[in-house]
Amino acid sequence: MELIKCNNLGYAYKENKVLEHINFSVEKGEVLGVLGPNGAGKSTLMTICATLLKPSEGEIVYYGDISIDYKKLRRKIGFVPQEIALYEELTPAENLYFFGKLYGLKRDELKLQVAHAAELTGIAINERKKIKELSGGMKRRVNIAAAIINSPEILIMDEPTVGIDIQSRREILMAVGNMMESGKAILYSSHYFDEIVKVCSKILVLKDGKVSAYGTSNELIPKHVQGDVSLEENRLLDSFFL
Ligand SMILES: Nc1ncnc2c1ncn2[C@@H]1O[C@H](COP(=O)(O)OP(=O)(O)OP(=O)(O)O)[C@@H](O)[C@H]1O
Repeated sequence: MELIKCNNLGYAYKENKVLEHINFSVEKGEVLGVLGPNGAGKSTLMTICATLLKPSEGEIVYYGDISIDYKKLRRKIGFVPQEIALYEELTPAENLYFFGKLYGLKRDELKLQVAHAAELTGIAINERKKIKELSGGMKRRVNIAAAIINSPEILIMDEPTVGIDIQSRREILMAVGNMMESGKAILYSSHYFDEIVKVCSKILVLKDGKVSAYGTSNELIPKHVQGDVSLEENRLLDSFFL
């Protein structure tokens, strides 16, 4: 089932058109990688998909239902923004409990969900440091854990690995793989080609706000580089796509 279907979507900041004629769909258990250089329109598209901006043209249909109740829909969507959206003075666990409570989780379920989100993202739940004392990579992992605290069916991740250490990057990519297997529909934006190759089942390449390629990973990525993209190949493929 298509959890998100984007039909001929366009967006303009005042007179400045930054997205045009965008079409794609994401089903349960699929990860759509949105690939593009800086300024291509990835964040704008992710924010629209998370229902935080309204398209200027076209539409997004969720769950095949054009008259879906947005209040209910928003509870099914987890959004990982590019900026860290956490309380700096609290520990990771305190942040997760806080966001879980916001979603109305209580007692055993809250405890279970916090433990699950922490495990999936590789966070030590007994970490005593405050968010402001953690590395950039750990902050990003907690940012993701907070977005999945309510077990959303649709997860939208806007460049979740920008500027972080290799270990955190690996943990995040593993978490995305596990969440895909558990049946979530995931939108994952990045400007790293190798990440998209590793975790995405479908790819949408954006260039200057337009789709320059869209298809399954098998269709778009040469067989010999699937699952093993060295830095050199990465550079070559970047130039090929972008
Ligand atoms: N709030 C805003 N107001 C006006 N223009 C904006 C705003 N946000 C983004 N833009 C413009 O929209 C275009 C697309 O930006 P967007 O942030 O969506 O791209 P991106 O692919 O996510 O880039 P990056 O990888 O740098 O985050 C850019 O030209 C940007 O300058």
